[in-house]
Amino acid sequence: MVAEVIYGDQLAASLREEMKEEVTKLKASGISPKLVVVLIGDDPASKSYVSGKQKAADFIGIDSELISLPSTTEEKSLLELIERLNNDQSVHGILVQLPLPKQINEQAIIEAIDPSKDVDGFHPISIGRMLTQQETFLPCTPYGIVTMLQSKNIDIAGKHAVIVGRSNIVGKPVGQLLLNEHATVSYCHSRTKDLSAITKQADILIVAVGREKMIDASFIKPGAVVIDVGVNRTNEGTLTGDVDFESAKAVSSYITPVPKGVGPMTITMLMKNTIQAAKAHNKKK
Ligand SMILES: NC(=O)C1=CN([C@@H]2O[C@H](COP(=O)(O)OP(=O)(O)OC[C@H]3O[C@@H](n4cnc5c(N)ncnc54)[C@H](OP(=O)(O)O)[C@@H]3O)[C@@H](O)[C@H]2O)C=CC1
Ligand SMILES: Nc1nc(=O)c2c([nH]1)NC[C@@H]1CN(c3ccc(C(=O)N[C@@H](CCC(=O)O)C(=O)O)cc3)C=[N+]21
Repeated sequence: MVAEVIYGDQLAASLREEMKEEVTKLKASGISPKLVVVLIGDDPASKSYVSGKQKAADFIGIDSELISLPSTTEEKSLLELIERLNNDQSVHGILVQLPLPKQINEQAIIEAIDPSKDVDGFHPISIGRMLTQQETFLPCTPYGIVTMLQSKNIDIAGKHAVIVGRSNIVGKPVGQLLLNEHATVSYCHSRTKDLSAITKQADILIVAVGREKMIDASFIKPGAVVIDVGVNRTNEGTLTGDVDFESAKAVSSYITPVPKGVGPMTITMLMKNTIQAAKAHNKKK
């Protein structure tokens, strides 16, 4: 079997067209969605994602403001900034780019963001609401992955989804979203014994580790759907996933590439959440 490639960039482009129309209408009715991105330090990878977010926002017509602060920023001044943004009625979404420098407690920052502006879906309230299937902001990468599966009419209910990686921003929440869609879910991580024995049981295999080409065909059940979340910069300066694409493509039924796979969908779902935040803000008034 040779897999069909799920191009996240193409799906992202069509969703962004729809959002552009929606934002045009919202603006005509007096609602102007606005996202503020806070970037601390000058990590090149973070800068590149942030510029991807700005580009998407510009295309859709979402106002986006980038606040860049030095890597020496203290936790207290970041908390003060968040407080100001929480109180600013013109701001609908707040995103603080992770990871943060060592002197700043990441969890304290995430919890300081008003849950009604938490377009990343990282606040414990957002996570709890997702777990209990209440309306909330879904974390962008998991939301993008489920949207990609649905775009190909891939059945999730009753399927065995195996997640490799258990981070708070990708692994854990993607498993919960798939559980909400009635998958049977297994999590693997660095302490998992005999990883390939478990990944070979997957109907849907999600890989979010951050290790170049760690998953090849020998980890994959023939016909499985393979979603590669990893973004690794090679020595040659190119991007590559956690999955050995050519090897995996030969045995799977669907596969996502890197680049042009999950990454563009993450950014797109961030835009969707920002529009949702702007609409909810206006209902409250
Ligand atoms: N495309 C996109 O939109 C996004 C891409 N990413 C990319 O996804 C990747 C993962 O990111 P993130 O979740 O933040 O990463 P983290 O580093 O936070 O988590 C990595 C996870 O992989 C597990 N792990 C590490 N080594 C192994 C191993 N040998 N076998 C099995 N599991 C292992 C870790 O286990 P343990 O918990 O035991 O330490 C951990 O749970 C990165 O490449 C990142 O750049 C991230 C966010 C969005
Ligand atoms: N608060 C916060 N929210 C995040 O959503 C968040 C974060 N912090 N920290 C880092 C991770 C990583 N992440 C990516 C987003 C887009 C691409 C993406 O668009 N990648 C392109 C390539 C981009 C390039 O060329 O550099 C692609 O895969 O095709 C990748 C990774 C969001 N993250």
